[in-house]
Amino acid sequence: MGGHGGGEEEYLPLFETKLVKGNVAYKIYAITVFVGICLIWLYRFLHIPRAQEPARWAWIGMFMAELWFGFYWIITQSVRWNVTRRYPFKEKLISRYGDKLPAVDIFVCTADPKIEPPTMVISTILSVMSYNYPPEKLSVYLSDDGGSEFTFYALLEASQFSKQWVPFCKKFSIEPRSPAAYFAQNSSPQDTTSAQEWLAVKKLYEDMKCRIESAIENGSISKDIRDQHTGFSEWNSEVTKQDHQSIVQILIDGRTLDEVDDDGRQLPTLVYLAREKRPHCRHNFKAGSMNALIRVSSEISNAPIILNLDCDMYSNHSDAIQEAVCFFVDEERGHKICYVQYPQCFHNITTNDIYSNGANAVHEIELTGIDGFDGALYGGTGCFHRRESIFGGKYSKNHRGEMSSILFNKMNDRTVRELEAAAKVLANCSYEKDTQWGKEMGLVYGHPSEDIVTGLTIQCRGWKPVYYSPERKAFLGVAPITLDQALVQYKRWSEGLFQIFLSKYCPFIYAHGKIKLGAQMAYCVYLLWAPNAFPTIYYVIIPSVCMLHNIPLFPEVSSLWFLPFLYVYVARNACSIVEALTCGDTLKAWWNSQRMWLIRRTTACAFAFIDTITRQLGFSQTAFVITAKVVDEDVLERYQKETMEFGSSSVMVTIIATLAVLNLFCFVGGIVKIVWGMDLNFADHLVLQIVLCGLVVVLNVPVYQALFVRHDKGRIPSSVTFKSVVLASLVCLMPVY
Ligand SMILES: O=c1ccn([C@@H]2O[C@H](COP(=O)(O)OP(=O)(O)O[C@H]3O[C@H](CO)[C@@H](O)[C@H](O)[C@H]3O)[C@@H](O)[C@H]2O)c(=O)[nH]1
Ligand SMILES: [Mn+2]
Repeated sequence: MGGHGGGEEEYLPLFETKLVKGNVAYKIYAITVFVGICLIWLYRFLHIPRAQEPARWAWIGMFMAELWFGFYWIITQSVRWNVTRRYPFKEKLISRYGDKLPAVDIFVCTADPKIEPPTMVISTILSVMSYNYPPEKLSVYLSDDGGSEFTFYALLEASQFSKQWVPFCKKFSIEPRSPAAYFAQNSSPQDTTSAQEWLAVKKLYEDMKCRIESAIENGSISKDIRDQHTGFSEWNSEVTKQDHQSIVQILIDGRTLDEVDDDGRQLPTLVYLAREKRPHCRHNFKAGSMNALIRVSSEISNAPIILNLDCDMYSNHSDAIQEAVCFFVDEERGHKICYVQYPQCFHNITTNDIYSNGANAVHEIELTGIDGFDGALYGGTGCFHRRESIFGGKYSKNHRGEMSSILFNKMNDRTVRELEAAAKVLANCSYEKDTQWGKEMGLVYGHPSEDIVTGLTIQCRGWKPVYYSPERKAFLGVAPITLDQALVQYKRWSEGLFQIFLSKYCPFIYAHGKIKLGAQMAYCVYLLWAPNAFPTIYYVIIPSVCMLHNIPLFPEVSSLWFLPFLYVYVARNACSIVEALTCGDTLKAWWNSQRMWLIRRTTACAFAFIDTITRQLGFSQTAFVITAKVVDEDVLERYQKETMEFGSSSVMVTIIATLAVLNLFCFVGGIVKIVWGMDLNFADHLVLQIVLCGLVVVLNVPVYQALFVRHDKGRIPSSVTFKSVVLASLVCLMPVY
């Protein structure tokens, strides 16, 4: 405060942005690697075998693969060049804004009661209902694309239970506020009076869970329960997941004081939404559901800020809203900000993260690096949006200060029934016809990675996003726990991302002149996951097979050209180990991530590439395979022991097995040949190939175990073992040109 005598208040920012230390050292390192890459290219170029010489095409292939890897490496420098961090000051927010804080609408999306159990969904809902934020400013919306009355019933139960849960959370300041996560992590407190209360709430929670689960098990909802709420009348024998009218039910009306918690305080508004679904009408998956939520909420609460979450992502920090709001209401820079994205973290990651889901280095380095170029990605969940920018608005300087105190309850005096009726219309299939929804407004349609493309369009309308990774994780979700699921998810991502690259939204064209070049490049680090497949497949097949045939593809150890290969390889991996360790991974987790990197690129990325091309040619349509969030006990146990779960005879598993067996054959065969012939001179020429092939073999140890040693259900089926041995043998016999 104080000002300059004129009564003007001194400006104290509500958040800060800082460049991470070590930036110069990194840049020097990157330049040396770049020189190494150029030397490798030069070596390849100067040594291309002449027309009649052996292995000319194999050599040219190596050159192309290395050109791609080098080019991709250059692109990835964008996400390391400018790593910045954000620091919000929530104490200042409270003292400055008091009861003028903006209202927040929270969207939770679910799509299938079988693989996203309603009990999990309502734990997420309860966690966001109990934020440390004035409840009269919060409205929680559940979008149920499964259109399931079990989900509706679960939400109804949650609305009742919230009356005890919310005051309990606030009284004891507990974390996390998802009842499932909280009771799984904590035992009852020592002192007797609180212990009693604790046990009572736990019992209420468990009874509720039991009622929901038994209704699901019975496959129907009893008449007693149906009589509790008129909303059940929406479900009749004709309602199916793919075919039903819009359903909007306001379960808690936060405007009135009729619905209060056990301490007599107001509760957040709670709304159930199942948008209309018709077989002939495209529903556009999650993007469609988000757009329906944006419209329905604008009719009911119309908060200026929206938090969007997947149904498995519970709130792990009850102050997260306050921190996010700091960015939006900062007097100097807040009006430019469109969204605040939090990292997508998971609560079920094991110590050494076998499927490399944790992606700590991606969260702490790459995504903060993109933010350094004002290009933070929208990741689909754990993201706070400015309603205006996600709605389709362009940034303009004149918007300053509009955010502060929009309070819907003062403006909206319609009854609950009137609101529901008005909202239903907005959730109908026909509503979007001939509108800009899915194009210029809301989330963009037609891409399985609707989040990334939407983020890009928002930035191109002039807004600035923020990436914020707080010390205490703000949201925690469920990571896939079988290899199959992990790869299906990765395939959807790579496919969706590559599709963006090939569409009119390609950052180098669409975003040219609108966002920084560094940000355009950073987008491409992800958009180009899929094309990594082929150079990688080439690199794990050809050098190994050539080694078996005694054909050198790399310089010999005694040559000076050997050095750039050695340097680039060692420097790259050393850097990636340092990154992983500083971001909190174990060394073994880093090693596991290398295996997953190989598996993802040779399977998920390859399929993503092929499917994107066939889609582009019009042979197939966009799909969205939902990641399962439940598994059997058996599978869970193996996951906790960090044993890889193959367990299927899918094409992906066959490819993984074949590549592993092929390299084993080549490695053993190659070594035997060298030892047999005692030709050390030749060994000198093949050192790098032996090392490369040997590394692939060591990386694949868990695959060999699953092929030849294990007996559990997660092993690789013997039909696949057979196929992979035959295929690998055929490849070994293949002549090289
Ligand atoms: O038709 C659909 C399909 C999915 N969902 C919801 O979308 C969310 C994400 O689906 P999930 O199968 O869990 O995908 P993930 O791979 O975990 O999702 C990541 O990647 C998606 C894009 O591929 C983003 O939409 C997500 O926000 C992001 O978390 C879930 O809450 C689903 O209920 C719908 O609402 N409607
Ligand atoms: Mn998910």
